[in-house]
Amino acid sequence: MRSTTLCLPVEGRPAERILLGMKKTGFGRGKYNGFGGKIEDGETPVTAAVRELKEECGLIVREEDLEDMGELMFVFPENPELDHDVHLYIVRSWKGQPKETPEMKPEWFAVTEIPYKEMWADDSYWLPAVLKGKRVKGEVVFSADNEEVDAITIRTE
Ligand SMILES: Nc1nc2c([nH]c(=O)n2[C@H]2C[C@H](O)[C@@H](COP(=O)(O)OP(=O)(O)OP(=O)(O)O)O2)c(=O)[nH]1
Repeated sequence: MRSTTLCLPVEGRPAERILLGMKKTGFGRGKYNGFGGKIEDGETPVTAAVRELKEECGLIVREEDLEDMGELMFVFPENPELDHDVHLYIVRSWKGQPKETPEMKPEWFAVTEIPYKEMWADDSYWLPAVLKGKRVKGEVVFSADNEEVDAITIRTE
């Protein structure tokens, strides 16, 4: 099973604005999301998160600036080869300006105006808690279309 990262740049504590990217290619194309991807051989979740954030939107962060917000497991019963987990991070400090890359077009949103309808269906269950500073652990089971959520269990810490 593969492991991935997802990094959410935010401004403010509590969070006031979040940087999301419109994914232009690959898994999740056409959805707004945070920035991340597969953890490569030899990487830790943190080193992968730093690399993916830079690759996908140009922001440069130090490992110590990543706030560990927990872990989610995504299960696709109809396509088990898609099963994966994601390590979630918030980052509030970085160098550089967000820029469009071949993978993502970044855009700032007020936390009151997050475009959940254009995001993965599970995000509205856990992202509000993460933005309030809670760590989450859980599992999301997708239905046969690999889009809708069939079952979801989220624990907050
Ligand atoms: N917000 C949110 N993000 C998700 C969900 N499912 C899911 O894979 N992601 C994130 C985790 C990863 O950051 C990304 C998928 O990673 P990936 O490695 O398959 O994507 P990729 O095509 O960009 O591949 P890569 O070359 O960058 O590694 O999408 C979800 O349900 N909600």
